[in-house]
Amino acid sequence: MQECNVDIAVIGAGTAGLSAWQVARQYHDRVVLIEGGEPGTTCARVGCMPSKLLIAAAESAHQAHTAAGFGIEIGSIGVNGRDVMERVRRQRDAFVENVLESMQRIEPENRLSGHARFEDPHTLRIGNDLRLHARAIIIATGSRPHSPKAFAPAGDRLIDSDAVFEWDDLPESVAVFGPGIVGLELGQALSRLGVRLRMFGKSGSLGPFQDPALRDYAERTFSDEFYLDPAAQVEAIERDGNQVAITFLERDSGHRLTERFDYLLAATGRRPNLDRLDLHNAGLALDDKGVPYYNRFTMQCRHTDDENAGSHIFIAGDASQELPLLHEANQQGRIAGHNAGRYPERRAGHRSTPLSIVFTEPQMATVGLSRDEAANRFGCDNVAEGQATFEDQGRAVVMRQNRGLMRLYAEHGSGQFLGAELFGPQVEHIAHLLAWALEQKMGVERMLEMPYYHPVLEEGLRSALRDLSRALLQGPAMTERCLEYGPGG
Ligand SMILES: Cc1cc2nc3c(=O)[nH]c(=O)nc-3n(C[C@H](O)[C@H](O)[C@H](O)COP(=O)(O)OP(=O)(O)OC[C@H]3O[C@@H](n4cnc5c(N)ncnc54)[C@H](O)[C@@H]3O)c2cc1C
Ligand SMILES: NC(=O)c1ccc[n+]([C@@H]2O[C@H](COP(=O)([O-])OP(=O)(O)OC[C@H]3O[C@@H](n4cnc5c(N)ncnc54)[C@H](O)[C@@H]3O)[C@@H](O)[C@H]2O)c1
Repeated sequence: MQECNVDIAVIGAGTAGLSAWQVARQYHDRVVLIEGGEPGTTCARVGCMPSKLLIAAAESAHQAHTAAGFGIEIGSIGVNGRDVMERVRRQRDAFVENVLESMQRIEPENRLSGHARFEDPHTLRIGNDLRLHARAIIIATGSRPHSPKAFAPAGDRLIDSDAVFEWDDLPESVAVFGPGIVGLELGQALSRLGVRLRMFGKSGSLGPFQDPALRDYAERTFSDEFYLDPAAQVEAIERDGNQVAITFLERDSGHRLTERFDYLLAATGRRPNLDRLDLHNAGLALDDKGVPYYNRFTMQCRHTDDENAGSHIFIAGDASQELPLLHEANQQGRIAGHNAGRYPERRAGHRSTPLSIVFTEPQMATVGLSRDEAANRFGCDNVAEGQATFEDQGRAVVMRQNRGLMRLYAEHGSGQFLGAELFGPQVEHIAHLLAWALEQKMGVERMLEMPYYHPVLEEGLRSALRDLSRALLQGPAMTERCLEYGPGG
């Protein structure tokens, strides 16, 4: 067994691990990055990037199919599944290659391949041949798809999101289980590319929305496009030849149907890769799901023996299960990298405003506090709500994308903006404006003083802010939008 002493060990070469490594390396020479699976990051290989490539192809098909609404005749439209998947994989490989090239710049002695697990709080076993002693350790092991045991009868027709991006061709049909973020993004894209699709949920939840008004609006909108039952009654999942047969009660009719699909796509959530780390040897306090307790501003884990004592072990990215998003993995990785580098000294890092965007069409986004979080923090009576739809919003009408709703929350008295849930065309941009406003701790009145061009989708935001200002008793309701702001403003 080879033994080796290093300053810092980073477990996992994903987005969190790479950013942690880069920062920690500024403090010490021996900072090793350990990757036990396929290098290239979840984001580039099987996450953000390939999913957006598939969605981009679907948007293109959708635009062609709906061009007649503008008086544009396109004739017959074909989707060549092989070409679609070939582009997804080719561009995906290019993104992965970029990551691998960056990793080549890490000194070879600071790069290790092999699965890491704890032997004691300072010792990691890498594969079978190497024992590594580290002064500080960063856990950045990411997450993996999780599916319930009930799906097992589907056999090799049961797939997860990772497998979708390996397809050579588009299948004829897919049953998507889980109308969460992955399920909605991939499900809508597949449907727009001509795949026969049904989407089944369990608890009634839909994507990231917590505000019932947004959830219901989104449910109605997606249901116009593909079969969606967020609280489905599925009675049986069976293998039938090369297909999977699903017996369920049809949403509106209540009829019992058995339908066959090429695949069952499980999009039922992800679990942190913590279960094969032998964390019981790491001396950490763990919650009931086996995730270490940690301080979200230092990313420092807690010792078992003293609840208040910080350990030399830090955590970052999906492994922490806090907000499994790319920019969070990056930010958490940087904070963990700095504090592992400085250990035992620590500093609180900046955690930015929560921001999540789902690349469906219409897009879904959440910013800052949800309605319930705001009510819990400030009390129900102290939270004002404002809203606006995109149905008659000028620019959205122009683009034939006039579906959606925005709901904004603010604190009575101070007029402080607190958070929002958005469903509408390209709300990724409005979501950023709102997140930046929250970072600046802006009040609703100040947000209304910002410039609004015409005709843009952001004018819809102004309408929602005006409604919020009215609810805060800070300003009058908007009654004559055209007179005040111009047509469609
Ligand atoms: C389909 C899909 C679409 C997504 N789209 C978006 C999006 O549009 N925007 C967004 O912000 N986020 C998106 N995400 C989420 C985003 O991809 C993740 O939050 C992010 O990639 C997590 O990075 P990470 O560094 O924590 O984990 P990873 O990139 O998964 O890195 C963890 C690494 O640790 C390695 N590892 C695990 N255990 C060990 C061990 N014991 N020893 C050694 N190595 C180990 C793994 O092999 C892996 O390489 C998407 C996710 C999915 C699945
Ligand atoms: N655009 C983005 O930023 C983006 C895109 C994809 C993924 N992600 C990240 O990945 C994470 C994981 O996404 P996800 O969609 O896998 O998880 P999720 O938690 O968002 O959704 C899981 C869904 O599956 C449902 N479900 C659970 N068990 C079920 C069952 N037995 N049958 C039917 N439905 C069931 C849940 O009710 C929920 O709606 C997200 O939280 C997000 O942070 C982000």
